[in-house]
Amino acid sequence: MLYLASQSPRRRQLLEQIGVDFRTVDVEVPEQRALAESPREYVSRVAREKALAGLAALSDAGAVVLGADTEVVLDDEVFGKPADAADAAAMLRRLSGRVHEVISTVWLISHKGEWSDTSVSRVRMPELDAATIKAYIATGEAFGKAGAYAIQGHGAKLIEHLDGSHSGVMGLPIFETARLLRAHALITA
Ligand SMILES: Cc1cn([C@H]2C[C@H](O)[C@@H](COP(=O)(O)OP(=O)(O)OP(=O)(O)O)O2)c(=O)[nH]c1=O
Repeated sequence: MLYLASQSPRRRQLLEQIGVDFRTVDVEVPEQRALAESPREYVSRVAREKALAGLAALSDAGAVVLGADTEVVLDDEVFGKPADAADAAAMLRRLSGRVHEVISTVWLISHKGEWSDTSVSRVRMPELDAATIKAYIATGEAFGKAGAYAIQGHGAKLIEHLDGSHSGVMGLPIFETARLLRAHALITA
């Protein structure tokens, strides 16, 4: 049985989108980048820890657990979920007029082995003035999202160009996830 180790409604929705049969398992993993860790190493470690925590929480010997993590990266700095409105505004001011990366890593872990894949997208935002940032934060959707925006919502208005994976930015890169699931016979096509 496939389990998604996530509380994120987006990840559930993206996995449902490709018709995969799965259950969810709740995990709580601290998200704190270590000093020596590159952004990619950090995202991968957190995604792997989520999958491992999911596997440890299950008593199903045949469980295969999918864990994912998504972070926004600008100038080697990782932007996670904003703590409050001031933090969200500060993130959007930094992202304004710049190109940033969105890194999404997925791990598939069972008692037989572990496999992963990563999607890196480049996202360009136009110059955002204070009124635009204020209005966006008032939509409420900045909270709980890495980098304080949601490509799947009003945040799409803030994206001038995307070079990469829309589903990856949303939290679960469908192409890479499907390829992993297929390689391990969890889906057939
Ligand atoms: C950039 C961006 C991020 N996000 C979301 C995806 C992730 O849910 C979230 C980043 O936080 P994550 O720590 O990757 O995930 P999560 O805490 O929401 O869920 P869980 O750990 O239980 O799996 O930001 C969007 O929904 N849209 C976007 O455009």
